[in-house]
Amino acid sequence: MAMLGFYGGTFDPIHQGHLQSVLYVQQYCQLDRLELIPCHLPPHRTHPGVSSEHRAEMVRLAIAPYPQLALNLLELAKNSPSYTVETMELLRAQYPNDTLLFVIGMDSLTQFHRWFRYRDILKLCHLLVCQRPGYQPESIETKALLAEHQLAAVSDLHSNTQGGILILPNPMLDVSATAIRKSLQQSANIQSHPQQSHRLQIEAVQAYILEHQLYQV
Ligand SMILES: Nc1ncnc2c1ncn2[C@@H]1O[C@H](COP(=O)(O)OP(=O)(O)OP(=O)(O)O)[C@@H](O)[C@H]1O
Ligand SMILES: O=C(O)c1ccc[n+]([C@@H]2O[C@H](COP(=O)([O-])O)[C@@H](O)[C@H]2O)c1
Repeated sequence: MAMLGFYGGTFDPIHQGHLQSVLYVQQYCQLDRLELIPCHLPPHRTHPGVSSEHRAEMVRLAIAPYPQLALNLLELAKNSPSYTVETMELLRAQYPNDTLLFVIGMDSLTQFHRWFRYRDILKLCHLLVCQRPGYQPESIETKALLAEHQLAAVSDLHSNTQGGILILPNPMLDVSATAIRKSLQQSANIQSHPQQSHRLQIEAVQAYILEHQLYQV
């Protein structure tokens, strides 16, 4: 029985917070494979200014050096909102007997009770949660969710193929795509040298952004 991880995101653009999270998760949980799934039409936020194809290509470039990571384009093939429950239903049909894990950051966990059919997601996969500076599982809703589903250790992931929530002791990186977009816009405005943009960008992604003049306005 394989342990298969999936990391969904808008990735507008992908940054070191994402990359270091997936590298950590893959190793810490000994996943057989970890696939990044760029969302096409985010269900919960305004549509990104940069196309899904560009965002997916940046993910491809960021993970190229790491054979343990792969790009999954399944959400790009659908012209409806990228609801995680529908993505996991497709993946569960593809992998009926394996342990499936959906990786999110702590900010996503604090909103999880608002996701479309969130209870069904936990019938399809485990949630792996990476800690993120500034976010704690404090609300009544998140605490209730954890009381029902939280696992104590990685070894608990093996007792069931879905239904658990594991919070990981990952090293935290204080970076967001919002901060990177702002920093790129500022560099463009003052026409400063590209090296001055955010230090937690990924080099190959930074080059792609410059080549295609993304996030300039
Ligand atoms: N620095 C980080 N540490 C841990 N998890 C993160 C970090 N940044 C993003 N994530 C997680 O990665 C997933 C995809 O996030 P997303 O693509 O929205 O990045 P973001 O930096 O939060 O973007 P934005 O600033 O545009 O909202 C989410 O589950 C989010 O919680
Ligand atoms: O299905 C939902 O209702 C839902 C609501 C919010 C976020 N998600 C998913 O969570 C992942 C991270 O989202 P984001 O906005 O932080 O990039 C991404 O795969 C989204 O599709 C899913």
